[in-house]
Amino acid sequence: MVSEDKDKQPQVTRNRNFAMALKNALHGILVVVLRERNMRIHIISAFMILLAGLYCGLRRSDWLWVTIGVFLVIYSEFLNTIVESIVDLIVGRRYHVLAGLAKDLAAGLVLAAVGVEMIILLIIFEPYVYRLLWH
Ligand SMILES: Nc1ncnc2c1ncn2[C@@H]1O[C@H](COP(=O)(O)OP(=O)(O)OP(=O)(O)O)[C@@H](O)[C@H]1O
Repeated sequence: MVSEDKDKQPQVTRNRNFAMALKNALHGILVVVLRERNMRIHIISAFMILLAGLYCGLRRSDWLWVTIGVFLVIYSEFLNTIVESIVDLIVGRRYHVLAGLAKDLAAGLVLAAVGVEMIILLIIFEPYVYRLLWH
């Protein structure tokens, strides 16, 4: 009985094995997708980019750049969510100018990543779109 109750306690110790680490990592991905509307937008965009790439018949080297661009945005959204969670943990609902700055910086990182992704997509897709329109 005692050990059963102990098992139900929230985990605050290190992962004991790879399966636990994997389960917690997948939980992190699930939470960011469910909690962050922007992450869902990035994932839908990534899916549309995938379809556009298949339609255009991108070369292998093009796919590498597209993958880097898409991942950059998703990576930065993860960082943004991590910063928000830590800031909220520390300050809660209280106002603090540094809490606001940290969140603004994290949001700025996502915006910058989206900008880089747009540049990569323009460079990669431009010749394919040009060919589709004029040939
Ligand atoms: N505790 C706080 N103290 C000061 N300013 C805050 C605080 N919490 C949030 N803010 C300000 O409000 C903005 C929005 O806060 P919120 O927590 O919704 O950020 P957000 O979750 O980054 O938005 P999004 O989910 O769209 O990325 C922040 O960018 C920051 O300027």
